[in-house]
Amino acid sequence: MTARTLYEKIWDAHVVAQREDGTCLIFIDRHIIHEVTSPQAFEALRKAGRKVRRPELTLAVPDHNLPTTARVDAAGKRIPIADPQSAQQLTALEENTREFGIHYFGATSPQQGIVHVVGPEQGFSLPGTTIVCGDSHTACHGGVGALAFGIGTSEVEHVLATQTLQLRKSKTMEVRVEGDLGPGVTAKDLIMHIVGTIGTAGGTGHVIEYRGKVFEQMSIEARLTVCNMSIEGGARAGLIAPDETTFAYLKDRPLAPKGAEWDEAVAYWKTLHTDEGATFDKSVVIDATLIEPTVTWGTSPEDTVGISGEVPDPMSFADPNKQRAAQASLEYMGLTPGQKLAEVEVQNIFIGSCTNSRIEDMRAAAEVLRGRKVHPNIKWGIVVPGSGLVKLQAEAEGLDKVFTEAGLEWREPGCSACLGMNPDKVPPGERSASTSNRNFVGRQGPGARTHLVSPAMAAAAAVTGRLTDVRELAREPA
Ligand SMILES: CC(C)[C@H](C(=O)O)[C@@H](O)C(=O)O
Ligand code: SF4
Repeated sequence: MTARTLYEKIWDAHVVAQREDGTCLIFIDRHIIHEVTSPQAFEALRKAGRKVRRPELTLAVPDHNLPTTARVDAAGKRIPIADPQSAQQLTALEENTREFGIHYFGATSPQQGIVHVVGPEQGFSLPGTTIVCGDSHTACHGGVGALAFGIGTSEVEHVLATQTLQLRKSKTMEVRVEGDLGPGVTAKDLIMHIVGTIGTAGGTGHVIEYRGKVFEQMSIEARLTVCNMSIEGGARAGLIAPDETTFAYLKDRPLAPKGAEWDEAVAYWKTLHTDEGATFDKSVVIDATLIEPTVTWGTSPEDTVGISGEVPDPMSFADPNKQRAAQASLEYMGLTPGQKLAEVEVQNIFIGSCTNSRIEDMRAAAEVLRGRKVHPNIKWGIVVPGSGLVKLQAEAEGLDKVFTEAGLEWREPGCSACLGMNPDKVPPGERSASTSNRNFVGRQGPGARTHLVSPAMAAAAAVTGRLTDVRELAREPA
């Protein structure tokens, strides 16, 4: 049998039908929905008098529009959502899931959280499955070895109605990382560096498989962070082969298989790796030892630089389009070429988003903040756990106290300041150190200036009031 890549194995296992032009019908194992991209899909089903084909394969959870302030009052009553459009979308999700019989974690459920945090956490996202969601960061679930990608609202409707999707096979791309990451350099720094290296179009038309010892040694949460930003590198999806770490992470999760089914699943999952001799359409090699804690300077996730670096001169780029884009970025960001990144002051801190809001992220930020205070430069800083369960775990470890004693706010789970769709916004002209994944113009609010960083780097910026190399704040071992 010919040697196949991990992507090809998962793809082949899901093809229901193939047309002569190469278009395929793919079976979808798991569908996750949130309030923003599902209402029209349900409306269309209702109009056509159709049902959801396999309701048990869809999981619904609100995250984008939900405010992250208290959701119930002292008497335990639900606090209404002020923004009428958000309130309407949230009610629609609640009603649609009830009407169509879909499992729903509501706003006050401890299982509520960001779709991409909830899926793996519940064991809904499994190795070798196809997972879709009307959301571009669905690639995140590739961290457990799932083929996961974002789809549009009309495709959400198609999946609800048929549990299949019409697709063309992607090309394969390998991002091979060699060597080890240095101290203070995290999965977030690595993926930002990768996106900076390949560019936002580097993965276009491809599914990336991340390969190398670095990934084998990574926790699942770190792998989720890496795969999450595959879309910022233009890829359709990102994958890391499942291994013993994956199985240990998933075992006994509420929606993971149990008993004999578990054993059978693991036996299958063990076959899910790229075969010796399989070839990729594209291959990129990254030297991990060269990566510093990384920050962005511009308005594209590819605008990355090590923290010891400087804001680049737009003219230093060979491509005239990139020169113009960099020029516009620097104007928007209020930065000048040659400026040291470590001298850039920030006023806002956001620790959260589907990239960095799991318990290990909370711990990494708390580690830096423990016993320290937020700098007077910081006007607003929030820590937003990715799910109610992350929140409970963090509180059990006393991390919430570390954050609040330092001077940051501790919030309810949701997308929050990752994008300006809810009340959490960075004010115009102000700068944030943010653990999210996009630094687009206006992403965190109109006129907001975003610098993407890791949780430890966001915590370091909170302490010093400027972008800071977290390694300078490293403590002596106790
Ligand atoms: C609102 C939603 C459709 C959007 C996405 O697709 O990614 C959001 O999650 C984002 O991160 O920009
Ligand atoms: S946290 Fe941000 S990136 Fe992730 S799904 Fe929500 S809005 Fe999109």
